[in-house]
Amino acid sequence: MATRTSPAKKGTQQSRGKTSGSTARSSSGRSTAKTKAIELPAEDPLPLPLRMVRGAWMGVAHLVAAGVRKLGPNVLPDKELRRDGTGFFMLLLAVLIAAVEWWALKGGFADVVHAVFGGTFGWMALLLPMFLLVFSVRLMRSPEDVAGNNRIAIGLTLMTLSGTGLAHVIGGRPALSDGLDALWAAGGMVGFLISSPLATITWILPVAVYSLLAFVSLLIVTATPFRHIPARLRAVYEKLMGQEPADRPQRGDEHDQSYLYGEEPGRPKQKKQRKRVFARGKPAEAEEKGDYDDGGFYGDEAFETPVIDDGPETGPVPTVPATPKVPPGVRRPTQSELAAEQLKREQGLLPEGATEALPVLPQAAPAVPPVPANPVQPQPPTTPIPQRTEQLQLSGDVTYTLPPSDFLPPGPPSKERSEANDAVVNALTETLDQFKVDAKVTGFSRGPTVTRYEIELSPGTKVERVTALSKNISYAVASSDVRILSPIPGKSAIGIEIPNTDRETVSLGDVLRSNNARKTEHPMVMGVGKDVEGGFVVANLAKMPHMLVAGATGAGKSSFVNSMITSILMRATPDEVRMVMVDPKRVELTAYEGVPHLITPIITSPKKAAEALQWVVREMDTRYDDLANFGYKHIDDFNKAVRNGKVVPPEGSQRVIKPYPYLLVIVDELADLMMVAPRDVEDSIVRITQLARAAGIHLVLATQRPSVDVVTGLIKANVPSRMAFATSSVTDSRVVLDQPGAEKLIGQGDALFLPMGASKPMRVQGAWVSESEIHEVVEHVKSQLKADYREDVAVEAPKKQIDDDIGDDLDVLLQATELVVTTQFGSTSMLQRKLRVGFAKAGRLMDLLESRGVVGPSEGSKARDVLVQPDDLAATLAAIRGDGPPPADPAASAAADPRTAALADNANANHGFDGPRDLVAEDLDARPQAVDYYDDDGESGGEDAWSLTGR
Ligand SMILES: Nc1ncnc2c1ncn2[C@@H]1O[C@H](COP(=O)(O)OP(=O)(O)OP(=O)(O)O)[C@@H](O)[C@H]1O
Repeated sequence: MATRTSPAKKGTQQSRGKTSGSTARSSSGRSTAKTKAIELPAEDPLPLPLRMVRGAWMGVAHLVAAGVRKLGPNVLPDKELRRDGTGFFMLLLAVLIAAVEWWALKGGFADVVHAVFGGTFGWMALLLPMFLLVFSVRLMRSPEDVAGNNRIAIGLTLMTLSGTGLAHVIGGRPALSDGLDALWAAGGMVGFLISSPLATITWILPVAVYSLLAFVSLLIVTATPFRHIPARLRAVYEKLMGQEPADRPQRGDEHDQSYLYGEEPGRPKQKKQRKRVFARGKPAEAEEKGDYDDGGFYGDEAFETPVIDDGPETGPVPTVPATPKVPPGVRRPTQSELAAEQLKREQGLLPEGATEALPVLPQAAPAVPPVPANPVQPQPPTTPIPQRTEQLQLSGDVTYTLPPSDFLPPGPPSKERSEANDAVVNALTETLDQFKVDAKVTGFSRGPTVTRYEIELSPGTKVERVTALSKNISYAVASSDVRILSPIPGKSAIGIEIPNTDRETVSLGDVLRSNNARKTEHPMVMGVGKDVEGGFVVANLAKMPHMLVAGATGAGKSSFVNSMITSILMRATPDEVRMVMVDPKRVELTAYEGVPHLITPIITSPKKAAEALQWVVREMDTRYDDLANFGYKHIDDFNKAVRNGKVVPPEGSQRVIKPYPYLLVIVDELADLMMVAPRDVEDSIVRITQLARAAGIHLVLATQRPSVDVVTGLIKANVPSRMAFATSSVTDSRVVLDQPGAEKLIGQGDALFLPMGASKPMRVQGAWVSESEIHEVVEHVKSQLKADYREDVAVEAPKKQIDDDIGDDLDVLLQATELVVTTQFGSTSMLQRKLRVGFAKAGRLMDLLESRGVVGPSEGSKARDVLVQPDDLAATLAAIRGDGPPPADPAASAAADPRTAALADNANANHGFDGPRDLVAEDLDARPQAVDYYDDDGESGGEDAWSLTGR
């Protein structure tokens, strides 16, 4: 189930000159995705000298601001939103006032400064540098938080005014006749003006009014609503005393948790949202016990999909206001009108779903105002997620708090449009003109990695005229990674996906705080990323139910696996989800060592991993036994019954029945496992994937080598969900997705996501979580609970069994094997010479080698054939030592299982993707090819295709 909160829905269709026109024809829901009209940036009107001064000022400002941003947690606001110039100005002003008022600098200019600020604000001039400093740092570090900055500016201004009012009274209420010096020594001119009218009645009045105002201004600056004052004070007290915030409301206590959210006054929206998260159609009891209501969680559902999408809402979820399509003569509502409308809706003044009538413009006014250049999409909901506290059952009386959501900071706000988009629109329009194709670029929707440009054809123009231009389009936009979508699903338009030259990072925190992630408290929900329309994609791993993650090295698999594990750590307690991590590369998952969700230490040895998979099979069987004995079909039903006390052990049994946690098994490099024990690993995986869903066991298999010897037909058939990052060849893409496309991805988290049941992959930019964020989450989790490893997972290596006929000759036999295999020369006299043994012993060794399939039978005086290749030497030695299954007949086994040899070949040749690919075709299974492939000439293999330009 994946959530797509499409800010896309705020589609903005605009028209301008030749590119005007509307996508009115495209009427389906998805087709209303945001599309922007085209507006070229205006020329800078400033003369050159002024531009140079501005440039120099901004240069220094950026430098200083960059330093300020490095103080504390590193932040990187979007370039286009930065207010470094203003921030720097305020910083300089703060230093100047401080120099004069604090350090009593005297003389010419200093006197002027004192006259201006001391004269205006009196004593308050002493506090001004601090106010200015706070505000300038805020402008440099968080310029995108316009609302927050405005609030702080208002609060500080009010504080300054009330301060001068108070200072005027405390300073003896001087009159104008007392002279300017007397005013300066009190509240300055401002204090005199605002305080003296009240002070003429009684001094108490201004003191009361301005004290109250000062207090209110403090609340405004700190964003504290009145009713949260006690909680805030308590939190401050706890912090000062170094106490744990133990007496905070627990999960399920809905009465007042808003202090956790830094909620702003007059914003009921977030409260509504939280209520919904806590109490969405769910009895409090079920909530306490961890029964997750995600709309039919127990058992299977009709049309079930792992992707949590927008679907019908059952409660008010704060959404980015949708921009309705506007008829001619009616102007588009402004952002402030939309915000006001949203507020009214939240306050119940406007029914849910209704929109206010838009004001009609006088006829002379332009139909549609131009879109400002580079509008910035308001950041999607980033209100923190309520912190959940659990009483753990598996681990005794431990109270466990999930990591607070602010451990994962918000990413930069996403852009709806940038100069890069305008340039591409121009290039596309020119290309269409040059080739005399009667079609128009009507808009685009921008995602974090790629932008999809929409082209509408005039009646009578063939779709092929555009798709045939794929190479020319690539040339015009100077990008080899152009994909043509014809048509855009649900729209009569051709989509051209072109990578953004200014890509955006998708923060995992934003994905997990999106509305759709909040729709469910299911612990197996992970943040996947953002789609091409900028909608968040969230998926439920329990419904996948198993996933294959593949892509070339550096394409973003490990980052995806990190996002997945961090999502689980953020949302699930160790009672809810346990994990087995297999990391043959040894470096990818070490950050998670010791988290209490692990059932066994991170497994790095491929051989142990194969054993752990066998343990998973045993665990699955145990769970199935319980399901069968107690008469349940799914582990969720079983757990629910256990929690409700309906599962009673048979009489005489000492067993304490506890709910089973979900078990997530993550294998970070499947190829390494398949090299060691292809048949065992494949058998275990197939068995787990076929049956484990009902047992709450889910597999995620990642590999950078999606060739058929690793991702075998059997594995593929049983792992229905796929996440393909950039692959190095179309063949690999076919292995992962059963269709081309992944080879055209641009790497670094750009992926095609094909959840179970979907016919077409969804292009997403994977969520990103930094190492420091992971570290913080892991530390929080580990500080509460120690990992409690199960001892039966790491099975002891079976005792070595040295065959009787080898007896004491094991060492010399191993030497003989090595000699024969490395030289590929099966001669008894060579053994005699090299091993310094007699003829009889050399003959015996040769017989032993023959019996173990290392050499062929004797051929008289000729040397024997050597049947084992040097690549297989390690396995053969292990078999002789009794460490593994003996290769009874290597030739036969190689024939039976060509994967071993092919794997070794590939491994030796290259750990990347350039190895032989001829193994692939035969193994492509018969998944329906929903998406066709255009070849370079633009000829379609069928309708409805991604068209791919040559790389
Ligand atoms: N979702 C993402 N957002 C932004 N950058 C990303 C994302 N995913 C990956 N990257 C970038 O790509 C680099 C490589 O990613 P990653 O290590 O996940 O690749 P990989 O496929 O696991 O490679 P390997 O198989 O070699 O381990 C990262 O260091 C990061 O810079």
